[in-house]
Amino acid sequence: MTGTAADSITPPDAAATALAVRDVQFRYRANGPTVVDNVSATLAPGKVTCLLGPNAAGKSTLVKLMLGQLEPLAGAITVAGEPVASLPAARRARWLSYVPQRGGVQFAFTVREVVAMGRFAAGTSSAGQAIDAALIDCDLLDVADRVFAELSGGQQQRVLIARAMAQSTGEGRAMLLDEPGSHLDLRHLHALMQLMRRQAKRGLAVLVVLHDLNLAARYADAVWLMDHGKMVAEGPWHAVLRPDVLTPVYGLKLEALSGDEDDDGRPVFRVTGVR
Ligand SMILES: Nc1ncnc2c1ncn2[C@@H]1O[C@H](COP(=O)(O)OP(=O)(O)OP(=O)(O)O)[C@@H](O)[C@H]1O
Repeated sequence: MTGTAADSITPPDAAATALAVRDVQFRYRANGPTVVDNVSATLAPGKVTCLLGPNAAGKSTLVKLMLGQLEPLAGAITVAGEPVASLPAARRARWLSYVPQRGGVQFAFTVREVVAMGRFAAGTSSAGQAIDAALIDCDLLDVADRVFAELSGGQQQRVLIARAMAQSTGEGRAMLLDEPGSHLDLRHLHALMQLMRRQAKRGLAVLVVLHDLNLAARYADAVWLMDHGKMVAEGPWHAVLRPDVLTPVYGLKLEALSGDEDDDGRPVFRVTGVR
């Protein structure tokens, strides 16, 4: 993730690209627990939104609902005003790109071939450019011809990010990343968040599921906070990333150390106790 690739993304019309979740409910089984409980939230174009919450809060499930991979029991999800469920598959793939929490490629594809899969729905002549740009952005040029399955966990994660980058080139509306940093070293983790900020500047709505409060505090424009299937808080980072909002959700005593003025005064959280 070097940030040197040419900017090949056409900014979509910001006003038309928000992804909206309205009163969504979901259970995996008819008599099972409600995993997403009456959630409403809006994903703004041009912004990096971080989705936070404890384990089993429902974050990955909400992301899969937003992608149309799961069907809500009630409520609606729209992308650019259109219900995600009724989008033709190819358009859905051009509009929404996804980095899964887990999930590799089982076959002996090279890195370049895996990234090229992101262009399948676009099928344009600019495919090569988008693939090269994604490989450069994700610092993968030196392993582009290696077999995906033989890479380290962090390298594989960067390949999946590059595939989503290639996929979002052109008509991309939103990128949804589910814990994309779990295998990344510190430099690549920060490079990824900076890359997502650039994606947002190009007009995409970016949603990143994270566990690291300090990473969210540094890079988020907006934050969604989930707990037990509910959206506990949603808003600009400074309205959500506060000890009084976070402590009841995480059961942690937190102190917000004031950050640098150069960095917008963004806080750094210190854990002072476990409740
Ligand atoms: N395929 C499934 N079938 C049944 N229950 C599931 C399935 N996937 C997730 N769940 C349940 O749904 C709840 C929410 O899971 P989800 O993966 O959405 O949480 P999460 O907030 O992403 O958690 P984590 O931070 O641990 O990744 C959990 O109780 C989980 O056990």
